[in-house]
Amino acid sequence: MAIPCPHFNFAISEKPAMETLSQSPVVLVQDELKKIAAYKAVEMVKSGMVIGLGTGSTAKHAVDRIGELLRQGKLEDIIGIPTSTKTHEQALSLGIPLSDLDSHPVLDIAIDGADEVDPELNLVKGRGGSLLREKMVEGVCKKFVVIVDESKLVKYIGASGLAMPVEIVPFCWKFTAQRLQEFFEYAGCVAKLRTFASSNGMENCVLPFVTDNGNYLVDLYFKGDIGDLKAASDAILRLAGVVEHGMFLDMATTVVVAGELGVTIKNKIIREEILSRLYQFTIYEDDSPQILVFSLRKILMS
Ligand SMILES: O=C(CO)[C@H](O)[C@H](O)COP(=O)(O)O
Repeated sequence: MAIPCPHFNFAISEKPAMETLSQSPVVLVQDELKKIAAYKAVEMVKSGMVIGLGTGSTAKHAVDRIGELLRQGKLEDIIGIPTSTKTHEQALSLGIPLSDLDSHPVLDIAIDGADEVDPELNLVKGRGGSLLREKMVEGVCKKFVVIVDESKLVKYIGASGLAMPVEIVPFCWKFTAQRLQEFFEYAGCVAKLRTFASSNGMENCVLPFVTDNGNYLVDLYFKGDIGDLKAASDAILRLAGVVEHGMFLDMATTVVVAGELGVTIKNKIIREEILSRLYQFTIYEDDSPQILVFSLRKILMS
């Protein structure tokens, strides 16, 4: 009798892509790795697709590449949904036809960078300031491809010690920032309003960073592990004054990682997909563990 799969919620299949970069003694700088990851991801874009266009220095390479392929006639009939005003301007300048979620509520694919990627492909995003639109767009795509250089891989969310951004309304921002910091006290959290230095020629001042949506960002810095991510996410979103946070949990379907040793593609296979693939194999109740492991491996590598 064929039996269903054990209780997997997801699995990560990892395969090195064809290219191996390590043969050459040349040390690739971070931006070159970002470009390699971006170009690899754009290979997954096909004519006729509606594409979420990410924001940031890595996503910029992907948008440039899509524009280039469009110009060369290698891609046709695509529609881009930008995740920020900056990407909107870039895509317009490249002649990429654009639309929005009102007209295209479901996307075929989205390609975007990330600030952190954990082993389960959860992400921190938003150090570039566009997390809300990114989450709206990337939450409705059939395939969400994340492109990073290997420096973005972390053991757990927050482990880089760098910012985990939360978009908040400007009204009483100190109050909201304080509540966020208190909530994560157990992880040694420090909450800081994101600011930038401005000068009008006469004097220099420090102003709050304002998102495309007219909101502020509070960056959370953790000293330790915040633990249950889903619980943390729910708690943040329950605070009145919070608009959205930069943890993208269970959203990435593929992560393309470019490193000194080559490109690795990590795929998140959801439970239903594993089950449907398992049914392609006939597994018997008295199969040995070795046979089960062998079958599972084949599924995850396929
Ligand atoms: O989330 C983002 C912007 O809101 C970016 O994707 C993220 O900050 C990564 O940026 P970069 O590719 O420049 O390293």
